[in-house]
Amino acid sequence: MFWLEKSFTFEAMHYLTFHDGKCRRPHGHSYQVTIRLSGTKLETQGPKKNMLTDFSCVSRVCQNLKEKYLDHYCLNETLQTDSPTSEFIAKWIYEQLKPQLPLLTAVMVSETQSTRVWYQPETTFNNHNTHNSSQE
Ligand SMILES: Nc1nc2c(c(=O)[nH]1)N=C([C@H](O)[C@H](O)COP(=O)(O)OP(=O)(O)OP(=O)(O)O)CN2
Ligand SMILES: [Zn+2]
Repeated sequence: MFWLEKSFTFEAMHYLTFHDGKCRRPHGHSYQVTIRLSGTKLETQGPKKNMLTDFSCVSRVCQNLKEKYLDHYCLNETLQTDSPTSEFIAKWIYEQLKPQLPLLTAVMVSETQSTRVWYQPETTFNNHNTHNSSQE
């Protein structure tokens, strides 16, 4: 099994409307995101030979999402929720990226140096890519 991970960062503001502490006030984070693709089969020929997926393709897809909804936005507005927690953001990113990255299995979101949330849907627990040709 191969796990391919790609990370990116973005700056954004948010507020947790119903939080019982300071997080209900508008504030910002330098978010760190890591996405994970999983599979057993590598490409056997062409420009992606011996790759699960080209990092450049993953990067392009993440960059589009970042520019359109995440970087320097108010996440309550762009993600259309009153509580954009790390959990919510991780699941949202997963659902946005999955159609373009079929091997995507998990997304991690970190708001601060000491906090991280991973989202992985149960449906991917036994995910094995079968579309690439041979080589495990
Ligand atoms: N399960 C979650 N809990 C909290 C989330 C979240 O997304 N998921 N988010 C927040 C706030 O957004 C807050 O900005 C981050 O909280 P916290 O770690 O408490 O921030 P601090 O850097 O101030 O950490 P301290 O350890 O208190 O210094 C809250 N909870
Ligand atoms: Zn916060």
